[in-house]
Amino acid sequence: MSVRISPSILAADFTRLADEAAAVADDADLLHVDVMDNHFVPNLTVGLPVVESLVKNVRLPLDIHLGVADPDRWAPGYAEAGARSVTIHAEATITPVRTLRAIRAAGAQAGLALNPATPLEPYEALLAEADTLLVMTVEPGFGSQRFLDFTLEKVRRARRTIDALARFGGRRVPLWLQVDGGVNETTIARCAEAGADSFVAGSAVYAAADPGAAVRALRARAEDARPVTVTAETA
Ligand SMILES: O=C(CO)[C@@H](O)[C@H](O)COP(=O)(O)O
Ligand SMILES: [Co+2]
Repeated sequence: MSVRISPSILAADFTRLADEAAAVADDADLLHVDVMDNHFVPNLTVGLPVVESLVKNVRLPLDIHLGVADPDRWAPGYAEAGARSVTIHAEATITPVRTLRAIRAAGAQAGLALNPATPLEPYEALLAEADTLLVMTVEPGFGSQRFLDFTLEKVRRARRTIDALARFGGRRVPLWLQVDGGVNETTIARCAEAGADSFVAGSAVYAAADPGAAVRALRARAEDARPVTVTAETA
């Protein structure tokens, strides 16, 4: 799989979550769930009980984005509930290594998220503990915000760092480079060109008349825009 598309249910109808998930189940790779606690971000969404129900009733693996003030307390529980991936924010965690390891130990992929103004460099050493690096392309908290262009430079740097880890660091498992916020048919191509391979899209999917078709269109745009990787075979 060269790219992953993860529709965000923040833009879905919360009274019909199972149906909204089913609408993208044939086309998406993951279902993105923004857990927000009104402390780390000024918004309040869903918590563990809703995620436990989604795990039981939704075909897609869940991609949990913890926009909470105390991810060290909460993250392992989401992994134990059966989420495929649990992402914590660098700005909120006090014990990132312990929490990323706890997520993995519970059988989920571990993600580390950086807000738009948070630099990558202080967190590079942590990438060995992570399966996903999430570069936020808006300030977290709300859907339908405008994509922040300046975040693309961090995506480019992150791509160089991740490729170097794969080439010289002996890393074997993939490290996804995810973007989240303002991702639509135009901005997804710019993110893919910059090196992202995992894309969260809320309003671009759920405001569309046909959410499944919107996912297919986003995937096609991302795949077309991905840089060609030069391997030993193609060089
Ligand atoms: O984490 C967040 C917002 O904090 C996102 O996952 C949003 O849900 C993305 O929504 P769009 O910008 O794609 O509408
Ligand atoms: Co999110």
